[in-house]
Amino acid sequence: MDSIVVRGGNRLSGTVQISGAKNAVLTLMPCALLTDEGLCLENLPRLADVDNFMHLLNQHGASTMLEGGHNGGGRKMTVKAASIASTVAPYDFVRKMRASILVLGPLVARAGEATVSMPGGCAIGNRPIDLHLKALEALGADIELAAGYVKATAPDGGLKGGTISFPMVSVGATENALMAAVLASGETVIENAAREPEIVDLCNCLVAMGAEIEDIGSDRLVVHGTDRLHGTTYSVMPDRIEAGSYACAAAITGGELMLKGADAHDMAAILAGLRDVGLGVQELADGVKVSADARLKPATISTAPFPGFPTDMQAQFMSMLALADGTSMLTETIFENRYMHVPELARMGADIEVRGRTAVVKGVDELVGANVMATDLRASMSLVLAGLAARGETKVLRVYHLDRGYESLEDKLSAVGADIERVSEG
Ligand SMILES: CC(=O)N[C@H]1[C@@H](OP(=O)(O)OP(=O)(O)OC[C@H]2O[C@@H](n3ccc(=O)[nH]c3=O)[C@H](O)[C@@H]2O)O[C@H](CO)[C@@H](O)[C@@H]1O
Ligand SMILES: C=C(OP(=O)(O)O)C(=O)O
Repeated sequence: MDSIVVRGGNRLSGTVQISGAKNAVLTLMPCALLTDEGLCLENLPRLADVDNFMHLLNQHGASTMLEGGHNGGGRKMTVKAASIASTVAPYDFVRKMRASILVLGPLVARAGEATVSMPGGCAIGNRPIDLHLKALEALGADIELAAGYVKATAPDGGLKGGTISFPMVSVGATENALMAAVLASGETVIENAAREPEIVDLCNCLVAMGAEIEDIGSDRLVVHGTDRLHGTTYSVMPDRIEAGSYACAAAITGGELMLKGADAHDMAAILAGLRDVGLGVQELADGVKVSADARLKPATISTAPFPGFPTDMQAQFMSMLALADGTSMLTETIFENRYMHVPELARMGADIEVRGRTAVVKGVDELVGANVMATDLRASMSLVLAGLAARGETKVLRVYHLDRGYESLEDKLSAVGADIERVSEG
């Protein structure tokens, strides 16, 4: 199994090209199931999750064609689901990638039924799907749970528009609701919808496929269902979490990076957090430039649905604040267990105490390299970041988590001066 070895202490400087967003592409790919025409996704990131989703779509009967070179910008995929060969998303796919649940809405809308393995919990928390199911029920679907699978069946004549009122903000449930509602008959109102930029990307792609959605970007979406959607070509938005992660890399090494292609508009809460810790942030037409020239300042940050501070940046900020000049408070409100990186950072010399949902991070003067292991994607990135600043060598094990969400991580970091390599062991 591969690991990433980082020898810390190098100041990073240069340009990092930001890839297409993982959390957008994984909701754009299932849109292909909504039409018998081809959906071409440009700016496709090179990620293990994209490959896994491609295999899942193949399994449902879609053909997929990949084109283009190494860096996201030139890579694209055309998915064509001329017909649906299978409406079952088996356990083996879902266990590798939670986003598989996003085939539920499109399959039941297009084929009248879908049987999807229940995703279950994962390292960051419980992650139930009750809101996804309630949303489909509101459109008339009948839901059955059996043997670890959820089966959704549309009534005769297909799904019917309805009112979906979410008791809490859910990104995934809003995505499934949208993808089901676009092919339902009549009007659907989604209240308390998630407003994440990836939801806006999904809406824009659906509109490009012929869907009618009002008030995109708001927490109340109105969808006018249509009988048929068509193919289109759509470019995946830049990854705001990847960009934020590289900004933390600049901060933690006292460096300066141009995050080319990053969209400052989608990153307001992340950029505010970076400015709070003392990073210089310039919002430019072609990206965001960040520079650190003094010791980082402590901060108080709480995760929240968009436009709040994203849970997917909490672990990376924690590594940065572990070296700040004072005590920071980080509160995780989305997932109950998203602190798996804390004991690993402690092994590198960080002083962090978790009190309920809040981590109290006392800045230390230095971190020291160690062998570390993470159980999820952003936690893994937080350990790479800590390794970039630590004295000596850090070995991050279980690299497959990073490969799910960061395209060419070690290439991008070495190109801006990091001493980092991937090593394969048996
Ligand atoms: C609001 C939010 O920040 N969502 C994050 C969540 O999206 P993801 O779509 O995975 O999760 P949700 O947005 O659905 O979850 C938000 C909250 O709602 C709860 N919930 C969700 C669905 C459901 O049916 N029942 C239920 O109770 C979850 O346990 C969680 O506490 O993780 C992704 C991966 O880290 C992030 O990119 C998203 O930004
Ligand atoms: C946890 C994440 O993703 P996933 O929901 O795919 O596990 C993430 O993007 O940080």
